[in-house]
Amino acid sequence: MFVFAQQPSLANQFVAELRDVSIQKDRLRFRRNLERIGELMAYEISKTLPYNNVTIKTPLGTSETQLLRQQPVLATILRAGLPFHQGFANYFDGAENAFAGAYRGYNPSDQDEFEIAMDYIVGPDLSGKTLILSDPMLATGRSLEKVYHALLRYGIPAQTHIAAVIASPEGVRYVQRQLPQCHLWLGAIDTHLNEHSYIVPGLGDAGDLAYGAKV
Ligand SMILES: O=P(O)(O)OC[C@H]1O[C@H](OP(=O)(O)OP(=O)(O)O)[C@H](O)[C@@H]1O
Ligand SMILES: O=c1cc[nH]c(=O)[nH]1
Ligand SMILES: [Mg+2]
Repeated sequence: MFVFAQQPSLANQFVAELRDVSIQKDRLRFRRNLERIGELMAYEISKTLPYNNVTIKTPLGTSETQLLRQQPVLATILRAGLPFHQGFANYFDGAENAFAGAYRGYNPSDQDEFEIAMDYIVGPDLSGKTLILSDPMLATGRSLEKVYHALLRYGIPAQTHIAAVIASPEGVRYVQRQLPQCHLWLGAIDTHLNEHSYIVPGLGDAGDLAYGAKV
């Protein structure tokens, strides 16, 4: 498991701005910070992927280097996943992409009870590929688990990386138990979930902060 908060990194500045009540209301900056963390995480993950030795022809000669053997498939969960996903797409610029629409469907008689509703999913063939599934918030872990299993209809990836900006300890344990084959990449692990299954201290509602409150 990789966690930005456990080492000195510029990423921690961007996570701090996402959390800060005096900064996070600037939607453009909130989305851009998610994107910037996605870019830095893409770079960290890129160090673990397979590469080929190649020769590049320059105007003055040749240069030996290593290039990524195969672009990953980038998957994310609407809404809050979109700006974070864009950061990955900026760096893995030839990647194929998958999207799922998932959200908490609350029980009308108990606003703390919810099921993860998923009414949209689309993706390319995943067989034998590297899958990077991103969502900024890993709270209970149920959204990521549901979407990961739904994505398997497109084939079994060779390896899967799950990327989140802020996680709860409960969510990390849940994902490690339910999806032990997946590698976890996190910005920070916070202290706990509250009674509404929100991460504390967290940042609030990532989807609303990025795109506005929904009715
Ligand atoms: O780990 P979990 O308990 O499943 O919670 C995390 C989910 O909650 C948020 O989405 P939300 O349902 O708020 O939808 P939104 O992005 O449309 O706001 C977040 O982006 C995750 O998808
Ligand atoms: O803390 C949380 C939990 C779920 N979704 C969010 O946006 N924030
Ligand atoms: Mg939300």
